[in-house]
Amino acid sequence: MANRRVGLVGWRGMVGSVLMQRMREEGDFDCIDPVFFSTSNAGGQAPAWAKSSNPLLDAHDIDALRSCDIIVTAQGGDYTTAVFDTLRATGWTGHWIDAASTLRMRDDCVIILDPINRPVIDAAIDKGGRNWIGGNCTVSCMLMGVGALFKAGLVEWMTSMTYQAASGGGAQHMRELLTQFGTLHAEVGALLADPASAILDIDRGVIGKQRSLSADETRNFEVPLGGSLIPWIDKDLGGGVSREEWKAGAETNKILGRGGPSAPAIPVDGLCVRIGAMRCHSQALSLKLTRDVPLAEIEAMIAADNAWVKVVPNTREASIRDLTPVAVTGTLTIPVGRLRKLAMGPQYLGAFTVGDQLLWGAAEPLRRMLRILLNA
Ligand SMILES: NC(=O)C1=CN([C@@H]2O[C@H](COP(=O)(O)OP(=O)(O)OC[C@H]3O[C@@H](n4cnc5c(N)ncnc54)[C@H](OP(=O)(O)O)[C@@H]3O)[C@@H](O)[C@H]2O)C=CC1
Ligand SMILES: N[C@@H](CC(=O)OP(=O)(O)O)C(=O)O
Repeated sequence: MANRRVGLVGWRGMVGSVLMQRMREEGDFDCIDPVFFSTSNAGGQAPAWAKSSNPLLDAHDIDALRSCDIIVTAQGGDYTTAVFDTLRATGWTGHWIDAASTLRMRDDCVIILDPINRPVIDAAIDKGGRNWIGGNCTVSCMLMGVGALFKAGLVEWMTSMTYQAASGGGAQHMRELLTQFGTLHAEVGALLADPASAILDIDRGVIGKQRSLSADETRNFEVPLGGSLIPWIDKDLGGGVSREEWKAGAETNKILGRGGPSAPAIPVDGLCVRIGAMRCHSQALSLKLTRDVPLAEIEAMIAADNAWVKVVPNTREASIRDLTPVAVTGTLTIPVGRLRKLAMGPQYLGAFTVGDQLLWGAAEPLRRMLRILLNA
């Protein structure tokens, strides 16, 4: 059978670049006829590494999009909003694979995370499903870590307190964070270099600078993040809930195929916080289990769930070495550690997990879905 024509939109963005890198590593381009699109440079050159010598096509050209069997987009929600319904309205029946949140909760869309919800995906394929949307990064990374407990029906409810990296906001946010760190260091560099200087003088210098950062230096995050944190991510949904927090419950249950009468939704909620990490989201989880299960059994279940999760022994040494953004960045490993029963009782479990939000949090579920469709 001839390779399928796969349109790639958003391939040069941050998520798209990680996606291209993973597709190249896994030989995905050997199985497709790639067609590269652009929203800004139609007629330009496809990436140098691509076997395609065709010029970039206009990502808003509906006829050009219609010529694809499958479209994979990491271009963002505005692009999806601008194009998706129009494209479908023309009768296009190809597969749409998308990193943006825009379509996630629509009934005709599946949130894809195949190591966790392959049965949901397969059932949708059997029913003629065509819309495959990557989940929110914290939700996907969390489920890759503790999905086993949900699958086993062991979760009565869960709280997720997040420590989310700058990359969640985009490339400019990562730059801004680093620029702020540099500015703060420069402010007190001379004092730092002098071992005899007083730490409270350094502290005073830092807070003074943080509070007087220019609008330019806080353009993306709006407030200082370097040396601080921001306890709100995404829009205000009212009632004191951020959209990022709402996604935790809504998307987790949709991924698991729950929320209907036969499988009621499991309450999942918590507070989402931006911290000064680069591209790994971390989460402190508290779970109420449906029954008391020995810790060793819990650890074994988590470890056996998928090829990427790794249980980190709940020791100081292992935790500070293996359970951090620095340890995880650029890898597909999802460490889960700090596993212990909480003081509230034997049904209460604490855990901490970290995931690269550009890999399992964004790009990897998309390329795996593409492979599933190519093999179907
Ligand atoms: N950032 C994240 O953590 C996550 C993002 N997502 C989704 O993915 C979408 C894309 O996010 P992200 O990759 O961060 O967005 P980027 O801003 O990095 O890229 C989006 C698009 O911007 C255009 N662009 C303009 N200038 C540049 C430049 N200098 N370098 C590269 N691209 C440029 C490109 O389009 P063109 O080539 O057409 O000009 C590119 O495809 C998000 O909107 C979101 O919906 C999902 C999960 C996590
Ligand atoms: N909102 C996430 C990143 C993201 O793009 O999420 P979503 O795909 O759900 O919009 C963050 O800021 O960390």
